[in-house]
Amino acid sequence: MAMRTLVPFDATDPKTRLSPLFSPDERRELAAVMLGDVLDAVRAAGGDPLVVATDDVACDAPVVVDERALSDAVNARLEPKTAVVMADLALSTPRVLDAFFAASGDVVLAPGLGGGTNALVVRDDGFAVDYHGASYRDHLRNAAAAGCSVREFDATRLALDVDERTDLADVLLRAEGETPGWLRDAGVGLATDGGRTNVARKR
Ligand SMILES: Nc1nc2c(ncn2[C@@H]2O[C@H](COP(=O)(O)OP(=O)(O)OP(=O)(O)O)[C@@H](O)[C@H]2O)c(=O)[nH]1
Ligand SMILES: C[C@H](OP(=O)(O)O)C(=O)O
Repeated sequence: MAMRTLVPFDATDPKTRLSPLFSPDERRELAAVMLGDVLDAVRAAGGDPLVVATDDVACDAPVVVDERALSDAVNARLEPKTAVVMADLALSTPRVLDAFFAASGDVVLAPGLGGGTNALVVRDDGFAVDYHGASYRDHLRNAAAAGCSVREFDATRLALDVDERTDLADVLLRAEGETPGWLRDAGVGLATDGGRTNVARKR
């Protein structure tokens, strides 16, 4: 049985935290390339993706445009059993998503490194999402309040979402030596600034 999977996508002005590195058009292109990779991984893991986007986007999956805020757009479609996988999980693989979809629990939560909720599975109609801020903590609270059993699914390959410049360094460091094409083409490479591994862009 395929796992119905919502993939929220900001097609309008995505990845604003990467503005120091990329122009608005480049951020849209970067977001779209990562979306494509996530959709491939979701399908290979047995997911049936539906992109829930702020505006039309060309991608290899059905798209529904919903201009509401993220949480409202997701809650409007969260009937059990449904997964939600964010479009910027650049390290996600079919293997980790297969294990994630198979994890049991009324609510399965994959934490993001910065306190967000990078992916979830809902099997109980009493649960609602509440994204942004420290949403992972909010989702644990929402699940408890709804009397849902919770499985915390902590996996590096789901915990990294590309928000900040340093997240790109983590992608490069874990890309098994092969720089992802979208980063190579943009001239982005590893750099060290004061001991913290970061990225720089060869203009
Ligand atoms: N449908 C929809 N998706 C959204 C919205 N805001 C963010 N997303 C998506 O939800 C996921 C996580 O959001 P963020 O990490 O905040 O992504 P972002 O908005 O592109 O990044 P920033 O502009 O840096 O906050 C990403 O895949 C976004 O594309 C929204 O308002 N509506
Ligand atoms: C959508 C949001 O993503 P973040 O802004 O934390 O990357 C969240 O996970 O609650």
